[in-house]
Amino acid sequence: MGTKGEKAELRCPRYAVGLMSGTSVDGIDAAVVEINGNREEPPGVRLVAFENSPYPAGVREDIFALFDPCNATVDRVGKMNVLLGELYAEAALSVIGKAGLSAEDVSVIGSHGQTIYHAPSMEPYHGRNVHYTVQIGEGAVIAARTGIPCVSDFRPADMAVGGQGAPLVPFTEYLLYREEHRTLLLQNIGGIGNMTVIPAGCSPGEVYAFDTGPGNMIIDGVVERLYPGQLTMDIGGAIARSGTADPRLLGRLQQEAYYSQPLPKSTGRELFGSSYIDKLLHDAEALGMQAEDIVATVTMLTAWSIGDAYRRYVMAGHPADAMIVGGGGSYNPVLMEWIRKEMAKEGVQVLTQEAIGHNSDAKEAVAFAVLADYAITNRPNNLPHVTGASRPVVMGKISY
Ligand SMILES: Nc1ncnc2c1ncn2[C@@H]1O[C@H](COP(=O)(O)OP(=O)(O)OP(=O)(O)O)[C@@H](O)[C@H]1O
Ligand SMILES: CC(=O)N[C@H]1[C@@H]2OC[C@@H](O2)[C@@H](O)[C@@H]1O[C@H](C)C(=O)O
Repeated sequence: MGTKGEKAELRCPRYAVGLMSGTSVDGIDAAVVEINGNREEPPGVRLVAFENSPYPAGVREDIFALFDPCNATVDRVGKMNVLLGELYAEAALSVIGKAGLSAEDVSVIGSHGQTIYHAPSMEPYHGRNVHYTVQIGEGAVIAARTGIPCVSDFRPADMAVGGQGAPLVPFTEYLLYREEHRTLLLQNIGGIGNMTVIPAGCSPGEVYAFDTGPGNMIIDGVVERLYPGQLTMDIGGAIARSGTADPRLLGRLQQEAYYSQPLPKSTGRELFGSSYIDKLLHDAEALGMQAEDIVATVTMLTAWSIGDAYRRYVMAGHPADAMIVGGGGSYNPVLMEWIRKEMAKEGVQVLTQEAIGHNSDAKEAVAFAVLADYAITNRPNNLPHVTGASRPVVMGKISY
């Protein structure tokens, strides 16, 4: 291990593990990547193994309970922090086995953790301005159980220098997707939707990215309420397909101020979580809407928000050649069809990650493996232009 500022050569190839548990809380994504490349050059990154482990029964519900600050008492957060550390360590060891490697072969684990609160806008507090974000999943536990150094809690370092602490994945998207002659939009549709713009032939400082708004969060939220105990998502978009979007409700939902908020911006469950769903269902009931029409309307809203974001923030400066969609939303064919219609209006072709040979589920886990590879070697890994940070910083806290 080099000391601060030392420009030691990096071992090639080296292996890193990335762990991600996203805002949908649908389990732990774990990836092993092989990394080639030294300090001075963009690394070559190859996915060696990927695994998704669903949370044990009851854990997902207990995580959801922590999204409500009134329920997130210090003891509950503290316990879940350690439990998730244990589960993440198990997921890491399992994917390392799947890759045919042992822990000694792996130089670092990068663990995003579980976001339970994200408050990127500055607020006055005791005479200071503060903004904050909370990801749990104890890195010290992951390091202790696996014997591998673990980098966790990435976002606070970016926020400490004025950034939004999100989105972070564009850093690796730039490294892995940039093309000389095509401007690409990478649209992730997880719980939240986020778009990365990679202009043709760009340098890192020209990449920008932001959260477009809800990804599957509203769709999942209304489906769970309308079909309690039966469904947690609109599998294959079957419900939306059987309904019709209602222009009255759609028009109201499009008024949400987040859509026109200037960049940089990021959002989360604090805005589009359970109180938002309460209000939406109340309005839908007042309009006498059927369940399938509500699901169709929020699916349409999600597709619209992506097209609207492109028109509002991107199209004039960087007309895109293609949009590549990843994340769980790419498995909803109705959502995909409506996004294709939105983007066709602007002449942008829509593809999936799979269509261009990538693994859509693994993308964020791969990103945290690469971000950890930078952190453990003391190299800056944020994109200030994306997050709004005042300067490059090394994000992530290291547990040896
Ligand atoms: N077959 C399917 N049909 C419809 N929707 C699906 C399907 N598979 C996954 N999804 C949607 O994708 C969601 C999970 O997406 P993903 O795993 O990308 O989210 P995440 O990584 O937790 O979120 P984020 O990127 O915001 O942190 C599910 O909650 C569901 O809404
Ligand atoms: C605070 C937080 O967890 N934000 C997530 C969330 O999920 C998608 C979108 O909102 C993105 O901003 C971010 O995650 C990805 C991994 C990112 O930072 O790029």
